[in-house]
Amino acid sequence: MFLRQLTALSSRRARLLLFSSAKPVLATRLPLATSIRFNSTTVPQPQQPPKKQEPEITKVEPPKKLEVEIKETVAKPPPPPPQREPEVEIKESAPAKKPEAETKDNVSPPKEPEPEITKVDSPKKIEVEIKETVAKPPPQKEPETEIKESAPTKKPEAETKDNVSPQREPETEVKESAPTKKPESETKDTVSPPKQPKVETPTPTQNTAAPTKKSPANIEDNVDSHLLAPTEKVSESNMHPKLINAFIHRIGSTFTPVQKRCMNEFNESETGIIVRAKTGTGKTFAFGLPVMNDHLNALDSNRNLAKSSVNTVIFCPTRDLCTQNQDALQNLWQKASEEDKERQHKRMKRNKPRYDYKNLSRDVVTIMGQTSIRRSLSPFH
Ligand SMILES: Nc1ncnc2c1ncn2[C@@H]1O[C@H](COP(=O)(O)OP(=O)(O)OP(=O)(O)O)[C@@H](O)[C@H]1O
Repeated sequence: MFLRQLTALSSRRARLLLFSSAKPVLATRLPLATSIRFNSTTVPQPQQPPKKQEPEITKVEPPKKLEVEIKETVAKPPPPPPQREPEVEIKESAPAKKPEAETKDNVSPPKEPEPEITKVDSPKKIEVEIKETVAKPPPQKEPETEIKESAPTKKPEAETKDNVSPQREPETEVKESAPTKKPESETKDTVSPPKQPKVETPTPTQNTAAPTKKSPANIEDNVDSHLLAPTEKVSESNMHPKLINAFIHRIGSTFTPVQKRCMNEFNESETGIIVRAKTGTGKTFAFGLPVMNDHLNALDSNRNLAKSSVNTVIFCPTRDLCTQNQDALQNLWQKASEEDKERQHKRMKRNKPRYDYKNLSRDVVTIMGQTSIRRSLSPFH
């Protein structure tokens, strides 16, 4: 009996080994060994071992179930495709019904026509607008030219200058009559722009001494006459007395409009000013006078401080303009600081120089872009 059971078990074991894989085999061997021991002790119960063997079979079954489950899980993905198919159908049907943006892959056919329509509409509108804008300017320019041409005929206040010769003839007449009336005549020879309401040109008509390169005659050739009219006497200004005397002696007795206006704006402004004026209108002294005035006042209050610090830095775009400004400012400043130089001479004779005469004579220093800065700033060292 025992041998028969063993053979039966061994045959089942062999079946189990045959049907089971490597890992489940190890798990099945142990229960078989235990069952054999029990059988050896309790021989009269031959039916129990088959019951114990049943769980072994059940153990083998679970892997099958797992396999089935796995198959089911693998088989589940196919159902989604059927779900997608109806989506596709809905998508296909959706465009036919309405363009509600529910689909993504197949929406292209309905969406494509929409942007095309918008794109087509926009360029058409732009083209129309461009055509309209292009068509507008010509009528605007024409009336302007007409106004310019008609302006001299209407009024003798010849504002334009570069226009046709018939227009210049009345202008010349106005210019000749203007001096008899007042400096209201605005145009003279070469002013091209029609509008120049701002006071920006100088009045070197009464220049007593203009040591710089430009002469009053040259200024009058390039500047409107009313802008050249004297606006304020230098002697009546609030500038430093030394500067007033120097300006009257070296430059003139009246300010140009630019100079007068810049003097006021320069003193009142805390952020700075930007001035635009034609050539020869006196811009150099327009900013030079306020600077020198402040420097002279600083010298009166604290000479050592004014001497040891750089008061103003002037940037010029060209070398020629730099030399012109330096010559003009130096010429005026030498005269304005002349009295101080005499005092210095006296102090130097007494061997008590407080500040150098040479330095003061070169307070207006020119620094070119290609020259040594240390050499140019030597007077300040
Ligand atoms: N108030 C004034 N009275 C008489 N002459 C003046 C006066 N101001 C300047 N000038 C003279 O007018 C000439 C031109 O002046 P300035 O060089 O300052 O003009 P500008 O506007 O700076 O010219 P640019 O734009 O060429 O530099 C100079 O010879 C100068 O001496």
